[in-house]
Formats: sequence, structure tokens, C-alpha cells
Amino acid sequence: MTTGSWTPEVEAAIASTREQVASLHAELTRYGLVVWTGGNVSGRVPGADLFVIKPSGVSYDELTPSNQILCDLDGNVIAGTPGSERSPSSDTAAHAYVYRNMPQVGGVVHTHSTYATAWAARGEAIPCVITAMADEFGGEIPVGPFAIIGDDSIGRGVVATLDGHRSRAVLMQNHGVFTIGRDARDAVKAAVMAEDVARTVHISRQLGAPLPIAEESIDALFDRYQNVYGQSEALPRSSSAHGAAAPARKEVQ
Ligand SMILES: O=C(CO)[C@@H](O)[C@H](O)COP(=O)(O)O
Repeated sequence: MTTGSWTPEVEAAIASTREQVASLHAELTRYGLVVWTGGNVSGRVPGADLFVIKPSGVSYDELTPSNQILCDLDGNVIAGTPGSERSPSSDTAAHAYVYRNMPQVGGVVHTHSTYATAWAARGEAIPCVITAMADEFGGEIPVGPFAIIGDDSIGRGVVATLDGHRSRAVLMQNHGVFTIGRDARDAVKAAVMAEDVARTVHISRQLGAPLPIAEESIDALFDRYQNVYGQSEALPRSSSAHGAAAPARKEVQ
């Protein structure tokens, strides 16, 4: 365990990240991506070598900003901080490895969502056969290696698969989904959309052979969705029942 004292700006960033990570866990249950205490969300603290992650095995309806766990980028819990009396998520080493090796990533999510995990169990990438996949993932959702939980081997598999890949989601073989994003909300969106397209493509395959989309069309769809879709940053944002409108999308490399 390490301890720390920070500037008022970093303290504020820590508090804001705790709020965001705690509330985003409710999106995983809202969209049916997790059961019991499975899955987890983490968020990098802007301006600091820190991230916030859920406590291990704690019921989703008990998660609050103050019981999220603050860690350094080696996955060490910061002693004396709120929540530090509990053990962090069992995937903390994986999340930490991603943050250390993908500096552009601001959020990481893990689920065992049903359809995406069924594809992971077969070790098969989800082919890009619907425009929603081109929009969100810029192509297929790839498969990462089988890796046992508990050290950074899952994180190594996530980084090895996604670094330089347009997809923000990876199907870790025989395990489940890991997603990355520019922040925790973006990573949660990737997890929601990964399960949605996994279900659609699965159903399509039950009816017959889905038709591929030409690469140039995938590129055009991805570019439009990442750079044109939604509201410009300059326009006033309207909040919605689902929270503030998503900011203009930027591609996570
Ligand atoms: O995949 C696993 C367990 O096999 C974990 O990711 C759990 O799904 C969530 O663990 P905690 O975050 O509660 O420790």
C-alpha cells in the first residue's frame, strides 16, 4: 500500500472520478451486462498517476463514491484513502497494466455479458457485418488470449490485442469482455454496444450467412461516427434521462 497527498486540483479530480466510476457501475446492471458482483469499471484520474476501481465482490447496490478504491498505476491501493480498507477488484492488475501501457485510455470495463462471452467461449471474433459495428468498432471485435485472473496476464492480452486496433472491445478467450475508452463512460458505452452487436450477429448467423461489409464502407462509417455523429462540442449539451449527452466522439487509438 502507498500513501499520497495531492494538490487541490488532483483531489478534485479524484473525487470526480470516484463519482463517475461509482455511478457507471449502475449502467452495467441497467443494460444487463453483469450478474451478482461480476464485472467492474475503473477510471483514470486526470492529471495523476492514479485510477479508481470498484471493491472486489461488493454488491452493485452498495457501491458508492467513497467505497471505490484509489490505486496507483502499479495497482497498489493508496493507504489511508476512502475505501482502502477493502480489497480492490480482482482485475485491478489488468486495469493497471492497460493504464500503464495505453496512456490515451481513460477508462476500462470488464463484463461477462451473455452474447459477447458466448463468442469469447468459442474464441471467435465477431465479424463486422452490421453498420453499428463499423460505427462503434471500426471493424471486427477481436479475440484476446486465454489468461488466468490474478496477475497482469489479462492486461497484457488486452493491450496486445487492442493497441493500434480500432476496436475498443476485446473478447478474452473463455472469459469475457474487456473494453477501453477515452474515459470510463466511453468504455462503458463500448461494453454496452459490444453486447448489442454480439447478440445481433449471433441471431443473424442462426438465420444464415451474414453478408460482409466492404472495407472502404467500414472506414467511411467509422470516420463519420467518430467525427461527425452526435452534437458538436460547441453546441449546448442537453442532458437526457440517460445522463448528459455524450461529448463529440474521438477515436481511442
Ligand atoms: O472474472 C472475474 C472472476 O472470474 C471477475 O472479473 C469478476 O467478474 C469481478 O470481480 P471483482 O471486480 O468483484 O473482484
